[in-house]
Amino acid sequence: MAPVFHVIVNPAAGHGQAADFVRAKVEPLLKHCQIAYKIHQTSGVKDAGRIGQEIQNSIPLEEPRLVIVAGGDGTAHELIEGILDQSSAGDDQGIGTWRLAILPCGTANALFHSLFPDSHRHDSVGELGQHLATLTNEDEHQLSSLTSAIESLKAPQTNVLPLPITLTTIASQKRIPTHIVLSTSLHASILHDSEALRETMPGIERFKVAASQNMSVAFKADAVLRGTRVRQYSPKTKSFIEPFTISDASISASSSSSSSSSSTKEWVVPGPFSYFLSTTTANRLEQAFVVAPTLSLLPPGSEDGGPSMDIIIIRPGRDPSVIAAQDQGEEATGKMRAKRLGEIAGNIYKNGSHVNLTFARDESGSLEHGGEGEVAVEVFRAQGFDWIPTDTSHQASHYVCADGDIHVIPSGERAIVELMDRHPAGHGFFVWK
Ligand SMILES: Nc1ncnc2c1ncn2[C@@H]1O[C@H](COP(=O)(O)OP(=O)(O)OP(=O)(O)O)[C@@H](O)[C@H]1O
Repeated sequence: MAPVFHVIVNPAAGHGQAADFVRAKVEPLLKHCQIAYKIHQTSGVKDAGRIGQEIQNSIPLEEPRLVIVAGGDGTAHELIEGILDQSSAGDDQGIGTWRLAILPCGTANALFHSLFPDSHRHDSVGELGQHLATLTNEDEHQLSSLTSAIESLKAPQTNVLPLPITLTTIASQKRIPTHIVLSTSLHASILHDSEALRETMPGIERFKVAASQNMSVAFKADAVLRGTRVRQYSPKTKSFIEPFTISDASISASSSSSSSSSSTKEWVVPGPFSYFLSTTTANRLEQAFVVAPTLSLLPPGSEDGGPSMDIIIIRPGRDPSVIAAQDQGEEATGKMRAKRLGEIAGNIYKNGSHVNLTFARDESGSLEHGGEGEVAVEVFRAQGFDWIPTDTSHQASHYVCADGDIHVIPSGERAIVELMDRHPAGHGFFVWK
């Protein structure tokens, strides 16, 4: 049977342009290439999940599900969540193979911009090539994932990348799936506080206000990284090597979490933290904010012992300038934490150069690129972690941001973060690149 593309359109994503884009750009392309499709329009929160379940039930498990997501990261998130919810509620035969073409019809479009950071003309031939030649560069760029999808119809295994799903468990509740970002500390607090500001500040300036409220905060928690081969990025070698900012004494061979096996090791990362963010696929959270450049520069491979996540950490207690400010009291220390984060964030916007920042060894304490001093930003590659708040009175240390949604860890509990198994083999989510 000829494949059918299911187009999920979120009319509320971004500036509300998804339906127009599909009508004007996607449908003509699919028609030109004589590809069958079905449009599904979302009607509100979590509706993409319901549509995913409907698609799931309409196709035999052994056939791939081909989906075009015309929305933002939230639409893809809800789709994935709906499919996994249904699968965990039923008899566990697996979820089948989901191949997603991503159209950047949302606001941040982190996944799309991570897959297609630059626009370039495709060298497609035939029907597809003829059609693309009539489009502007911008339209062609936005259709990049779909173009790959159409090309792969002739050679089904080409152009698809696995989309690893992170699963987070908080206090034995239902596991929360994410495909873009799982964070705590500054990133989670910005998302939390900006939501509270939405009514009074509908524009994106609320994110700036929320950031300035949280840049000086020290988030009180410990983290435990897990994996068969946890490694750390070194600006010196420009590669991942044995962790060097966490001491050997913190390695133990056992684990408290459900995903552990005898070969899984744990590495304790004592807090406090300014920044803590993990991601499996998105090297950037918006077009210019390249927070995890290692994902694209050093793509995870077989040496990582299976699927992995990159974890970006800033711990103010390691920063000589913050330590020096402690003599002047908490207010001065907070100001210095904020100043440093601002400097580091500026480098995130410079093509992700923050991962190469080091502390100068001299009195100045300034930040250098690839100097001899300690790294300012710690970047780990692991298979999971626990986030354990250590101060029950500090609410913000209990926030977890799961693809933009905020969850709060109850007092005395932790968040356990792991990667979903692709089981049975071949099942899972993939994106066309
Ligand atoms: N018909 C609808 N009316 C109102 N909201 C909707 C409708 N359909 C879906 N939604 C909601 O729209 C929200 C925003 O979608 P999405 O996250 O894809 O766009 P975005 O926030 O603009 O982009 P990004 O996540 O890339 O920044 C989703 O959380 C979803 O629950």
